[in-house]
Amino acid sequence: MARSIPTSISEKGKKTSVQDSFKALKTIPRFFKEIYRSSPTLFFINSLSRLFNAFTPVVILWVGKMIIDEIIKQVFATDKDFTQLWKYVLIEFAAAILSDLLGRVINLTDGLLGDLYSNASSEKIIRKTAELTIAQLEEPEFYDKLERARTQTNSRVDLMSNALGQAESMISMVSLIAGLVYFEPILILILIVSIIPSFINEAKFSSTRYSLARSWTSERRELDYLRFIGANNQTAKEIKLFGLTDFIAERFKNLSSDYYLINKKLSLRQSFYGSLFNILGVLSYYGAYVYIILRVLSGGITIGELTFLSGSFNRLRTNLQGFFSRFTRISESALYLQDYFDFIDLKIEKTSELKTEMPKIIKEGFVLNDVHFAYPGSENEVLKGVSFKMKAGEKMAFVGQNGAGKTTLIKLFLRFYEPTQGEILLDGININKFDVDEYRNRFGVIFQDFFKYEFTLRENIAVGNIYEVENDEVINYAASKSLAEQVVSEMTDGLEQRLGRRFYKGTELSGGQWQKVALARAYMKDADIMVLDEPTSALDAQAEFDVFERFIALTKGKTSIIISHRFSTVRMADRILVLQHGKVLELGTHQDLMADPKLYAELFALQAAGYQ
Ligand SMILES: Nc1ncnc2c1ncn2[C@@H]1O[C@H](COP(=O)(O)OP(=O)(O)OP(=O)(O)O)[C@@H](O)[C@H]1O
Repeated sequence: MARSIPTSISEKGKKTSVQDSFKALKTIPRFFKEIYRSSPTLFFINSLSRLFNAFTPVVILWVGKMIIDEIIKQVFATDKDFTQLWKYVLIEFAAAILSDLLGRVINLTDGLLGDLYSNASSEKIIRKTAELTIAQLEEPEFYDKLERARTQTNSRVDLMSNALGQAESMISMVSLIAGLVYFEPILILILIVSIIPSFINEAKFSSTRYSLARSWTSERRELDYLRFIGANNQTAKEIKLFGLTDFIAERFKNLSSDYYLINKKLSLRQSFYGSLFNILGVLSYYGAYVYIILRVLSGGITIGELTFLSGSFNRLRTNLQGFFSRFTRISESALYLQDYFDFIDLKIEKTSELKTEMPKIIKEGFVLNDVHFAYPGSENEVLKGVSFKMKAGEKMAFVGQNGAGKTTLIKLFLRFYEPTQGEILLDGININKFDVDEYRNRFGVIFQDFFKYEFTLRENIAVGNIYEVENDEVINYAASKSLAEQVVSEMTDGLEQRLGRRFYKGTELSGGQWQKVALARAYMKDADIMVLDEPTSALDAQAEFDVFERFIALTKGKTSIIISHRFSTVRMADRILVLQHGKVLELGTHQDLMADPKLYAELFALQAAGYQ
């Protein structure tokens, strides 16, 4: 199906105005504060160097004027003395060397500060993302915000050197202006008149460019995604096998060329108007130049002053142009900065202000009262009035066909989402009353879509309780319970083996090996409640049997939930909950359910028949 793609900014939401760009500038002080915090020493060295460097142009021009006037004086003098002349040459030489040195210090400290700041802001984004709820992260609007905050790191580094450069340029211009005002104040007027239209033009285009980039955030996200699936080793197998390259490349080409065309149109217009206004600037320079020449010819100023004035005027013009274009770049980047701060300042949903203490030992267990749930942004109720009790120490299995709502129920237990209606109680207290970290800390969990971290084997197990990453005893214990110890023994580097093929010396594991490693995470702490969501789907029959034998022995007296489509596993549970279309269809022991010819008995018989 053809995809409708927005071809203009106005077609896609709000357009950013020049005023918005100016408003965004108020984020700059906070930005400077953050840069300063990255390294006060570097910031201080950078600022001081820029301050000194700001005066070097006027000093060099002034000394140049003195040299020319001195040469002319000496040419016509009868009694020649060049001491003063050589002194001026020496001063100009020293100023040129100093300017070069300061320039290098500025570049160096800009780079270092930029790196530090960008690292610190990336870390902040990682930490902030962790604070957001799963529901927030799944909303496309949040995802776009995160994308803008994440991808504009370079723009923030540019903004830093531009903003610092702007301060330097301002000081430099004040010193040059002082010289012009002293000799010919009218030149300032010519200068300002010639530069203002160019500035307005730049400001207008920069806000339009930002609007464009912003309104295309989701498409750029899709482009990134296509780039990722089209060129990485995880998808390579399917892409080759199904011959998807053309499909993905075409999709990328269509989307990217739309963005390119609309960007190109804007760049051409910007370039056309920019050149037009620039001609105005050149005209003004030559107008001023002619004026200065006339002043010299009429004897109003010396030749040295001519070089000083024309030099100052030219420099000021370039400085002013730089100042204005930097200003528009700054206000454009400030809009992105605003996105970054907006993301960092996102309000975290607080479920309950007053936290109830978690019971030290779970006495009664969980009670679900008429729990309904629809995913945020979806009308479709995934759970439709689920009620049941799970006693402390009970082992329950959740069974049901694909999409019945088993994993969703687990997500509610773990408080990734809140029920849209109804409640989940633990020992009589609504689970949303507990501190969420303290509450989740009592669970040992493995999800069916567990993540394969391309870290070491040790770290992959320790993510279940990262504080114990160096504790060999705990890690080996967890590995032995999940059969991951077999995987460890097969690796040349043992626990220190890097997993995945992304990094040097990494090894890829088989699906079952990965599952054993992920399962070990659930054993990394002495959790009160174990949740295993299809923990053995990739294991061979013997491994599955061993894993469950160990699990049953280990979780004696512990509350646990297992989701599995394998009935040989499920039947080991104390009670089985059968979900169908988000409702409890059956609940009871294996024997109870087998005695009642409903879904469970039917599915069990179907699977058993398959083994005969
Ligand atoms: N993050 C989500 N946002 C919106 N809908 C979702 C989300 N996750 C799951 N769903 C929907 O919720 C329904 C129940 O999904 P759930 O993962 O709970 O099923 P399940 O019983 O665990 O299935 P399976 O046996 O296939 O793992 C499905 O219709 C699915 O499309």
